[in-house]
This record gives sequence, C-alpha cells and structure tokens, in this order.
Amino acid sequence: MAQPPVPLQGFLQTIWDCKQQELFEAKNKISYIDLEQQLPYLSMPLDLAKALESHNGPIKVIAEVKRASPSKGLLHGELVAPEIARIYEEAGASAISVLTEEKYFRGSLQDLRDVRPKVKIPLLRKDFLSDPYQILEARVAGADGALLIAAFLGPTLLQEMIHGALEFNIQPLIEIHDAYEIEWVIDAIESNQKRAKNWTPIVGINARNLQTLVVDKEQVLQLAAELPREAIKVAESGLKEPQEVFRAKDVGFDAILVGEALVTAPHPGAALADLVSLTNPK
Ligand SMILES: O=C(O)c1ccccc1NCC(=O)[C@H](O)[C@H](O)COP(=O)(O)O
Repeated sequence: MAQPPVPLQGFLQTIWDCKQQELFEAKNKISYIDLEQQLPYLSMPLDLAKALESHNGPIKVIAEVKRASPSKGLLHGELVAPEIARIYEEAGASAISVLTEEKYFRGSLQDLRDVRPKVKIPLLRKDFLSDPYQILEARVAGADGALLIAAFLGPTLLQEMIHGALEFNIQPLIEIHDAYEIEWVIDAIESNQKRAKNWTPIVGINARNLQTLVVDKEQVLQLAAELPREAIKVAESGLKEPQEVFRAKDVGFDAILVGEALVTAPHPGAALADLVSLTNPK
C-alpha cells in the first residue's frame, strides 16, 4: 500500500491507513477502466464555484450531510441522506457536502448516489482522497466537487489531484488550515491555471486541525486575507453563532461549510434558513 507523501500524525495517519485499505478493496471490485467507461453516459457536473461565489453579497452556505465525526462520535445516527439533502435545498443551501467516509463519519458513496437525483444544487464529495480513482468514483456517484486536503496530500500530490479533478470536470475544494499550506495552494493554483484557463479555484480554511482535531476559529479569520484574491473562500468547521457568520463575511469569505450545527438541530431546515438569512437583508 502507498505510504503518505508527507509525514502525517494523529488522526490523519490513522485515516490514511484506513483509506488505503478501502481504496485497495474498491479497485478490486471495480477497476479504473470500468469506472471510466461510465463517463460518456454522465451529465456535465454543476458549477460549484458559481454556486458559492458571493460577489460581496450574502454569504453562501454549504450544508453537510454528517452522521458522526471522529471528534464528537455519533451526531445523528438515523439521518437519511436524501431526506436531509432535500431539506437543505429547500432551506436555501447553495451546495451540499456529503461525507462519504465510512468508518469515522458513517457516510458512504451510496449516500452521494442517493442524494444526486433528489436535489438540483451542486454536491461535494467530502472524504480523505489521495488517488485519482477516488475522484472518478466521486464523478460517477454524482459529485460536482471533491474535497482535497493539503495537509493530507502534501504539495506534489495536491497539484496532481487538482489536475486529476479538473480533467474529470470535478471542481476541487482545496482545504488548508495554516499559513504554511497557503504556499502549497498558491503553487498548485498557478500550475493548474496554466492548464485550465477558466478555472476559478475554491479554497477552504478549516478551523479544525486534522492531526489534533483542535478547533481554532480565530486563525481562520486571520488567514482569510492571505488567500489568493481570485479564489472563492470557504470557512469550515465549528460555525454556529450569528456573530461568527458575520465575521466570516466581514473578512471576505464567500461561503461557510456547516455540519454539526445543522444535523444536531431539532429542525435542521429552520437552523439552516436562519444561517442563510443572517447576511441576506431581504
Ligand atoms: O468533524 C470532525 O470531527 C473531523 C475530524 C477529523 C477530520 C475532519 C473532520 N471533519 C470534517 C470537516 O471538515 C467538517 O465536517 C466540516 O468542516 C463541518 O464542520 P462542523 O460544522 O464543525 O461539523
């Protein structure tokens, strides 16, 4: 099995090993070539970047389908992915993130397949991806975008995975969590923009350090100014309070990604509608 391209610690090392095993099994079940043969029968993905661009207007919300998490355990064990996805769309989500990781988040690619025909907004495959095969899997399952985590991939594999995603018309949400990783992202964007001229990069700053699982929301706000100007900016993790959403908008984020606060709310649709309307004066 492949070794991580950069030294990993804590949760990221654990999940690397787990995903390598899963990848090995998936490739044995269905080959890359068999997946690729399905491409001509798929419709073009929806434009995730366009859906998230705020143009300095109201902040957009990516609502997450999340049953469990490594940091909190079970959040909503009975959650039915296509049902909550419909609720999210009706409540004003601009896109939906579907966690497909099985062991720690209790998600699946089947969730993505089930959600796709039920909503008309873009879908993001949220997982720990390190092989173009998984991007192809995402595309075939109906995703429009895929999360690529800089800390998990390191600079070289990050560039290659972005390239792979763009080849399949999947828009990457490139996730960083510190200033060091911003350099990798800038390099990856520059090298891929030479190949994909009309590509609008989407960059997420995750408040959660994925090695330690510690959440630092202040750091996210400070890092926003360091991101490339042309990038669509997404603030991720731990967001719940109106004040946090206003501050995210003030420092230039286009969108926020919210999971736990929605799936644990008594009425996820109402909780999402509140978040969506906060920065929307209408
Ligand atoms: O949520 C976790 O505990 C977690 C642990 C390790 C790696 C990733 C993790 N979460 C993935 C995410 O990025 C979040 O699901 C997403 O940003 C939404 O966050 P939240 O609103 O705090 O559920």
